[in-house]
Amino acid sequence: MTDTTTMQELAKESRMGAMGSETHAREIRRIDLSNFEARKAEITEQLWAASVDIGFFQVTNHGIDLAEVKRAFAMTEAFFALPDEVKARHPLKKAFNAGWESRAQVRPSTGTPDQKESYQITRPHMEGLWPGEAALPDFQQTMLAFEAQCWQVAMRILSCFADKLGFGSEFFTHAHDPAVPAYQSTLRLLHYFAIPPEQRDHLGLWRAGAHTDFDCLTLLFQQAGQGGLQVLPGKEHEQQAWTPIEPADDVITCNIGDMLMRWSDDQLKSNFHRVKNPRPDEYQGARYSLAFFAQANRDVVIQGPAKKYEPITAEDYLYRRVNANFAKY
Ligand SMILES: O=C(O)CCC(=O)C(=O)O
Ligand SMILES: [Fe+2]
Repeated sequence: MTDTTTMQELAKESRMGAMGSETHAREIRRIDLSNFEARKAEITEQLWAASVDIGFFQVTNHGIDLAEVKRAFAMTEAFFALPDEVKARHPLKKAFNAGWESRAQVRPSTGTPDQKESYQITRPHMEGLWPGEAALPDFQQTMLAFEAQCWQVAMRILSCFADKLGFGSEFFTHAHDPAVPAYQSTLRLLHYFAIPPEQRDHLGLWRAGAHTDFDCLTLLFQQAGQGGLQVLPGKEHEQQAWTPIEPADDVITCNIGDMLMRWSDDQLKSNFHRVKNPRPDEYQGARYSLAFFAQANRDVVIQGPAKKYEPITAEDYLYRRVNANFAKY
């Protein structure tokens, strides 16, 4: 990406902070992944159709047991319940997207910090960042096992896109090899703070300001009753009519990120999304979510089949995007 393109993207993002309206007119498709190998051709068409259009879809029968998703959420709540002084011993290493931050992510769209804390797990860079068995038994092992399961699901979905792009089924699996130090896919645990009573009418703050993701593919796990995620397809961004994505415990909400949009010569759409603060009549409690970001290994060169953009390594690509998003660290 040229610097001009980066600046244009950021300028577009900075126009996205307004409240806008809500529309249910767009469909967030549900795609059944059961019997994946036998049904791959059909699943591929469904994934592709949803991704060239809205860039968001939900998958069912994805292969991760609900009990394991619930266990990952329980561990996430336990982690964030640790005192801030303890979490602060494991601060975010920005260059490696690993560790803990609180109210530190300022989106260009809003200029205010997201009302959240997050903890990022990026396998090769976790030294000194685990809370330890004494503080949180089984946390490390549970979250690493969950990360591996997310990786499996993400690679299945990406193999469908690889087929369509003419790259060969295993192309993205090699590009996201978890066994090497260049691996940079991340599992992000998110805790959006409960709204204090005095802030109920405060509409100027966002749990997560409008943004696109930097990665290839994001898998989002959300819990029923903890809504707030909204999407706005780029081609319709002038209207500012956002579509809510309803959480459900047994689906994974997936979205295309900027890296795969570039890799597909803009065929697959990375779209703006955000997490709004609840309205005064909505649930004011805490919201937890889990996001797995499949981002190609640092040394992998990104270029689409039609060579619309010049080649760039995944490392250079992410460096430019991450730096625009954090005020401190
Ligand atoms: O928590 C969510 O539902 C969305 C999180 C998100 O968009 C992100 O972390 O990039
Ligand atoms: Fe996101």
